[in-house]
Order: sequence, then C-alpha cells, then structure tokens
Amino acid sequence: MTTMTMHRATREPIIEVSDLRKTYDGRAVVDGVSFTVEEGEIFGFLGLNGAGKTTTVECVEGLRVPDSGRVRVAGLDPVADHEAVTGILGVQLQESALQSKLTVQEALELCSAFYPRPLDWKPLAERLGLTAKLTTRFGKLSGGQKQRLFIALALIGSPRIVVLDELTTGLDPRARRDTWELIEDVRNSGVTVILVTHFMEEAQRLCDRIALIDKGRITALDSPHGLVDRSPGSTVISFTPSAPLDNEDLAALPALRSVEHKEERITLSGTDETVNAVISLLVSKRITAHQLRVSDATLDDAFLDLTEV
Ligand SMILES: Nc1ncnc2c1ncn2[C@@H]1O[C@H](COP(=O)(O)OP(=O)(O)OP(=O)(O)O)[C@@H](O)[C@H]1O
Repeated sequence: MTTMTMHRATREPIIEVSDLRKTYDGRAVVDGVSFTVEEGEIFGFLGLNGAGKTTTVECVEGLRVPDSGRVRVAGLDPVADHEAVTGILGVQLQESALQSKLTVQEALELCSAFYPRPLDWKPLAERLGLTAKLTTRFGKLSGGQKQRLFIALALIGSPRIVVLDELTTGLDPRARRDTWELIEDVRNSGVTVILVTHFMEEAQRLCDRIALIDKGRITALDSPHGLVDRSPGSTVISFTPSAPLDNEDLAALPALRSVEHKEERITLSGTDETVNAVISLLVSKRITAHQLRVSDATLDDAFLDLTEV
C-alpha cells in the first residue's frame, strides 16, 4: 500500500465464481450467481436489503459454504483451502469480533501479528485518523471510529484482495471522502477491492465494475457508466415552455421514458433521440424553452430502473 504506482488492471481474474447457489430453509438467497473479478480492480455489489450481497461475498471469503457452484480465489477453494485464502484476503471484522477493553493500538498490533508481511500500522492509523485514539479502548470509540479501525484491520495484513462490506456506513462526509481516497491508493498499489455498498456516489466514484444483485441473481454487471447507459431514461431534459405544449405531442416523442409536469415545468426522460425530438417540436411550434437543462441520469436512476421493487 505504501508504493503508489498507477493502477493498471492486468485482466487476469483473481476471483472466479460460477453458478453459485446458497439456500436457507429451502429458499435460494443466492441463485446462480456467476462473475469474475480481475486483479487490481474495484468490483462493487449493489442491491436492495436482503438481495444476497453479503452471502455472495461471504462465500468468496469461505465464511459460508455454498450449496453448489464453483468459487476460486487466486485459484484456491475458499472452503477447502481456507487458511491459504485467509492469508491473501483481508476482510472487515464484525463488531463482536473485538473485545471492548482492547485499545486501538493493541488491536492493530494483535492483528499485525497474524500475518507474515503486515503493513506498518502507524502510517495506516494516521491515514485513517486514528492516531489520537491509539490508547482509547474499542468499546469507547464512536461508530465512525470503530468503522475506521475495521478498515485498518482489513488492510493490515497487506492482502492481495480486500473485501469491504458497507465500507463507509456511519462515517461523516469528511471521513467518507478520506476513506475513498485511501481505497483508491490501496487499489493503485495493486490490491483488488470488493466493495458492498448502498451509496451510489461511492460506487460511481470507486468501482471499475458493479454487479447489481436482485433477489439472489445478478441482473446487470457493467461499469458505472455502462449501467447508467442501460437505464431506459438515461437522459433527462427539463424546461419551462413559453406556451403550453400538447400532451399528445409529448407522448409521441421517440424513446420517451417518462413525462412529469410540475406547474408549468416539464421534465422528460428518454435518450438523446428524445431530446433532439423535443427540441425540433419546440422549434416547429415556435415555443421557447426557458431554463432548459439537459442532464445524464445518475447511477441512482439506473439502480431503480434495473431493480425490480
Ligand atoms: N444465516 C442465515 N439464515 C437464514 N437466512 C439468512 C441467513 N443469512 C442471510 N439470510 C437471508 O438471506 C437473504 C440475503 O441476505 P444477505 O445478508 O446476503 O443480503 P444483503 O444483500 O447483504 O442485504 P443487506 O443490504 O441488508 O446487508 C436475506 O433474506 C437474509 O434474511
């Protein structure tokens, strides 16, 4: 992590998952999931609560045993070769894993001792804003400080892959941005990052690719841009017309996804074709568009479009 070389994904899969299934009480919570993660990429999972994200990543970590399917981490089976996988994969601990009387420094030193080539914990603690808290007991840390310590502990073993589940939940906006920079540095040093998140801005900024999980299945897997482009309403145009527009004319616009009227203001979502057609319509009717705004849909829009609620 200390060498800040520029990231270049090597395009070699370091994680391979095919047709993964996990059932609880006869219900498939992960239902035929397949994906690969290339070494050096940040790979994100997005999905509604209960979609199967954590179950999927815990099968990759070897913490849950799949009912069927194949999982390989650097060529190893995470269940059969659990010890070897633990040596190359850093995971965020759960709150219950640390004794409340342990100080931050003790936790960092203790976890360093588990690994053959641990990072120097002092700069790591500094980077995560924990230096002033080294002598504070875990039980006395705030939620955000605990979260930072968990991130430090996930990275301390100098892993090839780090799995961060809800990385910045509970962090204030400043700490969240600092953590994003840290994760970018981690990736730039060649570490592969698996990120489970509910924050679209985080996924959009950090992830090279994102798997959308819905009811135990991957419904889309693409770059953040690619997902936004797949969203049927990928371009949004809004304006206040100088004279009323005919609803039938609006409804006939090509590739139109939605029309919204708010007092006199009209917001349409569709594609570039929709935008061009509405401009032609306005010109042909000699109507001026006041406060005209055209914007791309966000990952948020894509997520809602591509997830069945
Ligand atoms: N040990 C278990 N026993 C029974 N059901 C479980 C178990 N673990 C998870 N589940 C169920 O599996 C489904 C998927 O859970 P999972 O934690 O993987 O979802 P998630 O996408 O990570 O959700 P969240 O965003 O809420 O963390 C949920 O319906 C959950 O209740």
